[in-house]
Amino acid sequence: MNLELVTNTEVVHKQVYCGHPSGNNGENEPAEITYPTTEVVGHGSFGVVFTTTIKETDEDVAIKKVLQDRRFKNRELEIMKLLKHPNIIDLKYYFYEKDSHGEVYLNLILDYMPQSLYQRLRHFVHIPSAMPRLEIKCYMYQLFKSLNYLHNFALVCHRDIKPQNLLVDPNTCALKICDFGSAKQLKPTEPNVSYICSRYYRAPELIFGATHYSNQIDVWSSGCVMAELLLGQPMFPGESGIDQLVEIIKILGTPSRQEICAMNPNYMEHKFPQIKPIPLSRVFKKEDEQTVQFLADTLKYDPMERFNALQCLCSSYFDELRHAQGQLKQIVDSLQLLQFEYDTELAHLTQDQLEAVRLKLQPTQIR
Ligand SMILES: Nc1ncnc2c1ncn2[C@@H]1O[C@H](COP(=O)(O)OP(=O)(O)OP(=O)(O)O)[C@@H](O)[C@H]1O
Repeated sequence: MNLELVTNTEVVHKQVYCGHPSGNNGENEPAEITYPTTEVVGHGSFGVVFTTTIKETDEDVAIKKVLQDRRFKNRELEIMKLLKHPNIIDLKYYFYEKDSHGEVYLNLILDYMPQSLYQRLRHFVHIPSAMPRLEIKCYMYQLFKSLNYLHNFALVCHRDIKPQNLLVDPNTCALKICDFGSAKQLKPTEPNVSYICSRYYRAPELIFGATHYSNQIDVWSSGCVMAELLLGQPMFPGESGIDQLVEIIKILGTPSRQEICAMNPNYMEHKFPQIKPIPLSRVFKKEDEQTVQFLADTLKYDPMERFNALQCLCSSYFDELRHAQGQLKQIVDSLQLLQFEYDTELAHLTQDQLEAVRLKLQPTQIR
């Protein structure tokens, strides 16, 4: 994404729809808003994003404008209408507009966040210094909180988790996932494309060509993001689709026959040079045992062995947040990290699981 400054300060009035249906009829109510067409714009592969302030509410927003194919519903819009979580960019409004050639554009009006995690990491690499370990922990916790909601309540797989799609506010340590342009509700019986997700973050089952993969691909990508924040550079910087697998094998070793089968039971070619794994404690020499163990739990070949989002939240890697004191406690409280909404975050658990999870996730709130 290239950033450039727009100098035009015209004010526009728009008839829009609210981002979420109100009432029982499932309809998105119309509304009227006014905003100046100013500020910074960015170019993504699917359209442009610019930021402005809605006059009526004084809210800072980002407007993502994408070309709308009239033949199809826009999946990003349909998914964003469903999502409401503190760690997911909220769809406030949307509207359509036509250009002079008759092309239709969809505009998504979203919560504004000051920067991406990619930009935040570049800031530290440039200084040069390491990103503070507690800041990384706060971001990773919020990432897994949003994935737990996405995977277990909305039943949506993001399919493009990467630092560019994680927006942060370094002043508060808040993180929100954005860009649902690749997201999909995966159905166990239906195949999905395996050429999805940005290369460095692509789960090995996708590289093995699986079409019946699960939400666990987002956990792999998240493990890669965390590794990158710790290392200051991508952990598996593959130069091509197949080289991506080579980069993974160089560290995790050659997957066993059983692991290949768990990634893609239809994969026929089982001849790989036998490479021994490098212990992650050697790759992450300066990190403590809990951090290294957490990375090992998220970067597993077998998607079923890999921790799911809720198991990640329960990891002892995050205990420091649960037992925080002083300034860290203020951050934990203001971001409401230990608050879980039963209906949208825990309702998929059995009673026994719920008790165990609550004991782990909310140790200070249960007497
Ligand atoms: N809500 C937001 N607040 C601030 N910046 C945003 C917001 N949404 C998007 N951006 C910026 O615009 C960039 C592109 O947004 P997004 O990823 O949704 O578009 P895209 O066209 O799918 O881009 P890409 O080709 O990079 O995938 C983000 O990486 C971020 O820098």
